[in-house]
Amino acid sequence: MTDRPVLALVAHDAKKDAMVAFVRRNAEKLSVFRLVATGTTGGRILDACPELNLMQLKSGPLGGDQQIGAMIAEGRLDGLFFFADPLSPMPHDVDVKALMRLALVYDIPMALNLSTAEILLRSARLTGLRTTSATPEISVPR
Ligand SMILES: O=C(CO)COP(=O)(O)O
Repeated sequence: MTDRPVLALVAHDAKKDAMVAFVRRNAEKLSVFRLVATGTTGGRILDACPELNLMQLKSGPLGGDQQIGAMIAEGRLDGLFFFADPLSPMPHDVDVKALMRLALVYDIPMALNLSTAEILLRSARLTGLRTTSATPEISVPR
């Protein structure tokens, strides 16, 4: 086990080249994280930067987004960089929304595009992206 912060990297197909270029440019900064990625995104990243500590999950449409969502719910994720494609219909759109929703519920730092990811990565909180506790306060209606 390692206590490095855990960062998830996800990119839809139209954004994968941008994700790979981002990771190449920032490989040194990203090396402080334990990285997880959805299947195809992770494969592309590892082809470009095999030295990175990256665990490949399932492909997004086959449950990868939900795996990352589960990590958030269990307090095992510190940040999410998700280069989302707003112009293409996705068969697993509900999974994408569910992942983004959990990141909001648990206040996980989440970059949905390249510009925000660049800013987050340069922020002072490189080694502890999450600022709030993993368990949100939820009021359950009675
Ligand atoms: O579809 C995705 C996220 O919703 C990404 O999955 P892949 O990285 O397997 O293409």
